[in-house]
Amino acid sequence: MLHPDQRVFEDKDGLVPLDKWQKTVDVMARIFQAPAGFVVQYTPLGYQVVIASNQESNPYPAGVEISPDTNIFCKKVVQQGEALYVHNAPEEPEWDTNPEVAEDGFRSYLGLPVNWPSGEPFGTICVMDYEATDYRSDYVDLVGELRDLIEADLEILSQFQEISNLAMTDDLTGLYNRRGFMTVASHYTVLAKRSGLSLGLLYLDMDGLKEINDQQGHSAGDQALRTLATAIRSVIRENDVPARLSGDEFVILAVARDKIELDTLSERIRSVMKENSLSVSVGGVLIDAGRTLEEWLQLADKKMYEHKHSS
Ligand SMILES: Nc1nc2c(ncn2[C@@H]2O[C@H](COP(=O)(O)OP(=O)(O)OP(=O)(O)O)[C@@H](O)[C@H]2O)c(=O)[nH]1
Repeated sequence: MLHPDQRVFEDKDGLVPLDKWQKTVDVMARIFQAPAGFVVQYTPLGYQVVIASNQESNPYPAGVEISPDTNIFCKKVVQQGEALYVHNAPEEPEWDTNPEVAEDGFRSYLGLPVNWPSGEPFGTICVMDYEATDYRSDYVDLVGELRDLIEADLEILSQFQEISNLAMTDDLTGLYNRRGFMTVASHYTVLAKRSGLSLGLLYLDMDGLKEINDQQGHSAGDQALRTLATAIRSVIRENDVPARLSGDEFVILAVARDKIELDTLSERIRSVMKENSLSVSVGGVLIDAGRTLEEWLQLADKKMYEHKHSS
C-alpha cells in the first residue's frame, strides 16, 4: 500500500490525479461561493495544501506547509476524524490562536476528513470564507460526495502500488526481485551520481543450498534463504537496495566510500550466517561511471565466483 506518510504533492510519477482534484476543488469553491477551498494532506511533518482553489482571494497556494502544532481547523478534523463546521470562528474562543482566523481573517470553515483505504487519515477537503456562513445541509452532503471521489482515487492509488509491489518483490524473502532491483537500483545510481554518493555492489551466493535441500528438505532450504535475507537486512542502511535475483543469488547496492567499507559489509553478513551454521560467498565491486548496472552485476558475480572457488 502507498505509505500514509508519503506526500502526494511530491508525487513525481504522476499517479495522483492532481488535475482532477483541482477541478473538484474549484467547483466546490464556486458552488459555495467561498473564497478558498482545499485538499490538505496530513503527515507527521505537518499539514500540506495539496490542492488550493484557483482564486486570487485564496491566500494559501498548493504546496504550503503548516506545522503539526498549529491550531488550524483541518487539524481538528484529522484528530477527531469527523466533519467540522464553524459558522463564525471569532465567536468561538478555541480559534483565537488559529492564524487562519487571527491573521488571514477567515470566519467560516467547513471540512470533512479524507481517509486512506486502510482507514488512516489522509487529510481533509474543506472550504473557508471571510464571512460568517449558514450552509444548507445538502451543501454539506455535497462535500461528502466530493470527499468520496477523492477517497476512490486513493483506493486506486493504493491498489496500483500494491500490484507494483507484488511485481517487484520476491515472495520468499520480501526483498526486491530482479525486476524490482533493476528498477530501483537504476533510479538510485542516477541519484547517487547527481549527489556525489559512491556506491558499491555486493553479489552473494549461498553455499551448499542443494545439499541442504537434499539432506534436510526443501523447507529447510527456504529457511536458509530467509536467514540470508534477514542477515542482509540486519546490516544494510535504510537506503541500500537488497534483492534476491534468483534461486540462491542475492545482491545489494549499498552506499560505500571504498572497498574497505564494502568488505566490512560483506564480513558482517558472513558472520551472521556463520552464527546460523550457514555460509555465503560474496563478491564486491565499487561502482563508478563507464559501465551499465548490468555490467557491474556481471563483474560482481565474477568476483563472487572467484571467491567461491578459491575457498
Ligand atoms: N529450498 C529452495 N531451494 C531453491 C530455491 N531456489 C533454488 N533452489 C535450489 O538451490 C540449489 C542451487 O544449487 P547450486 O546453484 O548448485 O548452489 P549450491 O548448492 O548452493 O552450490 P554452490 O552455489 O556452488 O555453493 C538448487 O538445488 C535449487 O533447486 C528456493 O526457492 N528454495
